[in-house]
Amino acid sequence: MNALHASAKQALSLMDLTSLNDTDTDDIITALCQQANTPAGHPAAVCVYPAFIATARKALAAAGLSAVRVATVTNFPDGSTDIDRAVSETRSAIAAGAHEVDVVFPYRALMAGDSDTGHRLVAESKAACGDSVQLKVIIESGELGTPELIRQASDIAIAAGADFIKTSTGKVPVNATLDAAEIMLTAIRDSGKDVGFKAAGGIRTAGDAQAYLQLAERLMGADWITPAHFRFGASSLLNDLLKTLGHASGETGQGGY
Ligand SMILES: O=C[C@H](O)COP(=O)(O)O
Repeated sequence: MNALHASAKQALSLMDLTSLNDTDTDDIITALCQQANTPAGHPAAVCVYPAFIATARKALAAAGLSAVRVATVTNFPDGSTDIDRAVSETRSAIAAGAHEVDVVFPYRALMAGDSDTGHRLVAESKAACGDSVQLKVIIESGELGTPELIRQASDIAIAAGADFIKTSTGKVPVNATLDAAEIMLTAIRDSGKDVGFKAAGGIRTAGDAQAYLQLAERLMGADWITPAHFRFGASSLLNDLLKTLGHASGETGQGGY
């Protein structure tokens, strides 16, 4: 197995197979869940809008993929400062059956000098999740822009109880970058806490994924890189991974969303 092949296989197992489009329908999400059943194994999770949590749970069960977790998004994609909204969306998502909640950090407030709202929003969202639901905090690194703000948002999210910190919504001009990933992974390492990292937005090829895996291995060690600690959020990575692994491109029918 060459190195790219090994990375592709690993990346598939670490992927949150994502569809977060305004045009999503039950049929589209059912098809997404069917695509999770690949000849090279299955992703860690699917990530869908709250309206499709029940659809995803049902479609995954029907495909024999109950091990694939269902993630959703809250306070998305704007990262408002409305803590009650973030908490109530999180509670509703859990009631609908989400295993994981990706909440957008109020990054604009942090950029304006308000670090307290972000801390409270994460802490209260995590309290709503309890121990059984994982909270991933999207810091929107491409909008934060500077290394200092990316580090500060990471530190706040970790201190407030995030289970993962995640780069991006995928809805802004700059999404995951290796530079942001390095800052965020370093914040996790420095915290000494059991917190994971999710690179999301714009990751489309096995080569892209490999670069993040190499970075994580250098900073955290190879053993750290499991679905409990590392995810790729991606809507159009699966085909290239399967192609790299020797399965015909388009076999999943994925693409176009
Ligand atoms: O959380 C995942 C992102 O929304 C996916 O972004 P992408 O469509 O660029 O892969």
